[in-house]
Amino acid sequence: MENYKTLQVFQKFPSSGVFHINLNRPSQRNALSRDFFPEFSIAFQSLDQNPNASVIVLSGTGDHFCSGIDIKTLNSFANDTGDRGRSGERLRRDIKYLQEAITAIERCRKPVIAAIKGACIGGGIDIVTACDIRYCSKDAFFSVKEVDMGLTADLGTLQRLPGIVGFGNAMELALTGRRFSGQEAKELGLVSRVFGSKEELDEGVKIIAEGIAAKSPLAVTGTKAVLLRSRDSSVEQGLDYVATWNSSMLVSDDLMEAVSAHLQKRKPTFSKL
Ligand SMILES: CC/C=C\C=C\CC(=O)SCCNC(=O)CCNC(=O)[C@H](O)C(C)(C)COP(=O)(O)OP(=O)(O)OC[C@H]1O[C@@H](n2cnc3c(N)ncnc32)[C@H](O)[C@@H]1OP(=O)(O)O
Repeated sequence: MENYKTLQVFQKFPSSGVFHINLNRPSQRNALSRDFFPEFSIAFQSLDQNPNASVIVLSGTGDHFCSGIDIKTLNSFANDTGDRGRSGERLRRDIKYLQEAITAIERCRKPVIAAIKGACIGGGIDIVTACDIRYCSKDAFFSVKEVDMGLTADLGTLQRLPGIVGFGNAMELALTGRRFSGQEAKELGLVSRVFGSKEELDEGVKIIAEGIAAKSPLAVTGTKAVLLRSRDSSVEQGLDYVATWNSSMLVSDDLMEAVSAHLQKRKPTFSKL
């Protein structure tokens, strides 16, 4: 496993198929430093390629999920080359590089579950909206904070949040920057469930993650890929995509194993992807 400065990547229970990525700067409330972005990309690429990893749980060390971009690094984005056009072009590339790090979550074929406690602010929302499933504990609170920092959010929130909570709700949250609770996040559909405590969140997410990890890796990977593709295309294009996908991957050992297990009234066992 790589040595990271800003992350912890580990398995709590070897052989469960569940890997954990923790944002790991608790003294700074897991603020996203410059080092974070390349490390985050590498962590997801490496688990994508790791056959032992079936599901990834993304969380934060300490009491908070993420306090957003490291405010102390914000002035590093002002890179005056002396020419306004060149400075702008360089900054554009810089922003796209940061965007790619967040999109690494979607590029990873394995499902990613965000387990959110405490603060999930600014860049934290960019991250969780790229995740496949979101759960939080009762103490969690959220804010699309960029507008209060004089920023237009640019790492994915404005693109992904409307599809999750609806256009009007996304507009309201992003224009006001207001803090909202885990309960409201549930009502908006940003999280699927609110757990009563951090301990219950950890236990509940463990059970859900292990449940997904025990399913057919081909079916799980296909479901993520097809849903993401369908989100970004018309129904007709989505149906066409899944027909092509399944024409090459429907008939598999996993299908045969699932059918046999059903007939024999036993749990199926699938090989790794
Ligand atoms: C190109 C641009 C790309 C992306 C842009 C994204 C935009 C954003 O992310 S906007 C959001 C920015 N974040 C914030 O406004 C949140 C600021 N933090 C807080 O509100 C609070 O710290 C808290 C998360 C609610 C937690 O409160 P508490 O538990 O009371 O801790 P504190 O005493 O406030 O902080 C402890 C320690 O952490 C440092 N810190 C907290 N957040 C950040 C941050 N975002 N960046 C840098 N440092 C942060 C804080 O300064 C304290 O440090 P000390 O050295 O101990 O003083």
